[in-house]
Amino acid sequence: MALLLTPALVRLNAGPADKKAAIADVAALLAEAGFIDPAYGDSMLAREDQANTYLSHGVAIPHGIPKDRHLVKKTGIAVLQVPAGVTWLGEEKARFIVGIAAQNDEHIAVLRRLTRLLGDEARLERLFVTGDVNEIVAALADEAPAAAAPAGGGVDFSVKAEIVLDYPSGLHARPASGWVGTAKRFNAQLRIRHGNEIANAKSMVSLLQLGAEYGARLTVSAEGDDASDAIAALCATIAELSHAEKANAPAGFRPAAGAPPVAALPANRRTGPGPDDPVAAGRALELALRRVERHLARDAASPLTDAVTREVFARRQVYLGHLPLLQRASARLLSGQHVVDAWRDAVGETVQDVAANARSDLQALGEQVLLALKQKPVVTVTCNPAIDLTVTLPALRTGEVNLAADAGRNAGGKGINVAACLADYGLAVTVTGLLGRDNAAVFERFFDDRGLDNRMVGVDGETRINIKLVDEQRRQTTDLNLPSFTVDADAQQALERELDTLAGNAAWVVLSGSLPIGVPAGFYRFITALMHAQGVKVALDTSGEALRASLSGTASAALPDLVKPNRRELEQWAGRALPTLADVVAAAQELQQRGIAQVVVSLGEEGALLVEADLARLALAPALATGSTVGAGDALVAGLIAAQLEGRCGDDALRRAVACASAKLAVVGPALPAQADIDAMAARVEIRRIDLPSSHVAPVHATEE
Ligand SMILES: Nc1ncnc2c1ncn2[C@@H]1O[C@H](COP(=O)(O)OP(=O)(O)O)[C@@H](O)[C@H]1O
Ligand SMILES: O=P(O)(O)OC[C@H]1O[C@](O)(COP(=O)(O)O)[C@@H](O)[C@@H]1O
Repeated sequence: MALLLTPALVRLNAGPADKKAAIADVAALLAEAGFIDPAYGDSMLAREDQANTYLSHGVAIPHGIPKDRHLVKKTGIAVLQVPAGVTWLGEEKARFIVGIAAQNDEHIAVLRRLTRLLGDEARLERLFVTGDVNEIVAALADEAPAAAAPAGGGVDFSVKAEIVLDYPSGLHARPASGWVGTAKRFNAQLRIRHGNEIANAKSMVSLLQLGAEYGARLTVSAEGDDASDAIAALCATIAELSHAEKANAPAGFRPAAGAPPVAALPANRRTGPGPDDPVAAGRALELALRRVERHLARDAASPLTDAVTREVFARRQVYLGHLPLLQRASARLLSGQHVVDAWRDAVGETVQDVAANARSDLQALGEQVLLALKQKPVVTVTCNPAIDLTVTLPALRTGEVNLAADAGRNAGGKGINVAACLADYGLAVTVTGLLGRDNAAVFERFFDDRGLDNRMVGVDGETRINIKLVDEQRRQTTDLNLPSFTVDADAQQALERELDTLAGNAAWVVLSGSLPIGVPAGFYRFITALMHAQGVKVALDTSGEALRASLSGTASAALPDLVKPNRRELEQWAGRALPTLADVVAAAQELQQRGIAQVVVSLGEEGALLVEADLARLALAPALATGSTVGAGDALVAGLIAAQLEGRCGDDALRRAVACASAKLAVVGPALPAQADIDAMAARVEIRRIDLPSSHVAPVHATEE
């Protein structure tokens, strides 16, 4: 990468009258050097009005709004050194103002450098007053970027077979549904690759997206315990269906002599990223269908859902596999139509074909999928995922042989649990973070099943296994969390780039869990600043050193908007025991006053505390006898984000979040129960208000606002 900062872009000893003048000065430096159109200066001012760009320790990073990136002519930064400081936010003064003009993701390196400098106060202090421009240039000189690591895994799985498609009409809905039927009988993940395009063999939409015509060369590959059987069965189905396809071929069809023709893409088919990239659009549709399918199935299965509603849900579900509908949607995607329009039009056309009394079901389903397609996703970040191995014991006895009553494993890790709960709640979710390549299949299958958009970055080695020992007698869970994989700088930087891209269209970013070996404790702090630079809100749920490093400083763009420690984590942060509720409130208030809008402390069976600027609220959940509470904290975080996105606030938001966490205890693994169960739990959650700073507790009504 070319050096972003040159001596000409540094102005020493500046004394702007106020923050606006400082931003104008730094924008002028960038404009004079030909990095930006002067209009980008207005964008920088507008950005500052939306959210402050003060990082901490006297450093601010004004930059423009992403939609104005076209006003950036080339990437660069400029520095205004203001030894006396200029008031930036409340009492905070900025002494080192770094204006950023970035066309792509080059600003990440600058931000990384800056967040490191923030940990080196002595050096920063020198930069605030130095008379040597080169000292500043050297301090911000960027590191060489790493080559982009591919997200997810490789292209084909290890067990594979090659086929040439000999269906006269290509891979259309009828045979594709046969392929899906066979593929779904196996646990293994099955991929079909056509050139550079990859389809999930268990998904009809995905298969139709391949646009595989007569003569297409396809690679079928599988991964999992039954991979070889799955490949054999799928190839047999493909061959069997060939007879029927040939028998039904249009009159006059004659396969070309010699090599069969290779499938051609429709002329208007584009393959770059963007909403009308048909492959990405097909994937988005498939994920939306998955989430709606699971949502309807869970709601239909809940004993709390009344019989009439259950019947309605069952009728709607039928249309999720309605071939003409899926075929129409796929054809429209292949012709380059935007996914939302393609789905809406496909539903509109299909409605004409179905019986009059079934139309409202199809339309309602169509609307539900449309809503799922239009949502901005919540992005969850799991740097240290885990396969949770839950072992249930009648009573745990250390130093003795214990016979397990039951055992089960599932894809886990804090952010992944949050993602699964959010998807169950009906929200669009993208999962990112780091995943060991050697045992990624269990996670990839899980993401597919739950309709989660998988943008995990692969790292060498295996994702850890965490053992959860559930003692039935004491109703206690003992966690044995194993060491993580080791992360190198390339993987970390690939994740940073992935997040920077995802931030452009994220509803919230949720940073969850511990950090693996190799990732520095300040990583979340850096990512938070990176997300805030794009105006996205950040929730944080971590522990120990990562929590401490994330919460240092005050009124900073590097502080999260919401933080969710449990009592033990809050004690670690505060450096003291917090035995009483008043102690917990005081520590949470300290955090809130640093500039975190919402501090939520989870208190296990005692419920949860929410501290905001003027008020604290305590939610008391009904005490529930439960074996394992693994994932309850993650369900609480999911509930907090879901409540925000539904526009709930105050008592109502906290009640909803705690209802999600408590209702979660009834289901095993990363999942939420049906809406009806969460609603029923919400009605049982009691909220008490606690005036701040004194601790006056006043009960309020227990129904939803
Ligand atoms: N035994 C329980 N009964 C009812 N609700 C519970 C119980 N345990 C946990 N919860 C709910 O789950 C939330 C998170 O649980 P907690 O154990 O505090 O989080 P973490 O898993 O992060 O340690 C609590 O705030 C509470 O709402
Ligand atoms: O990221 P950490 O702190 O190492 O914890 C990982 C563990 O936390 C869990 O996400 C459960 O978290 P909670 O019980 O706090 O909700 C497990 O799935 C996982 O094994």
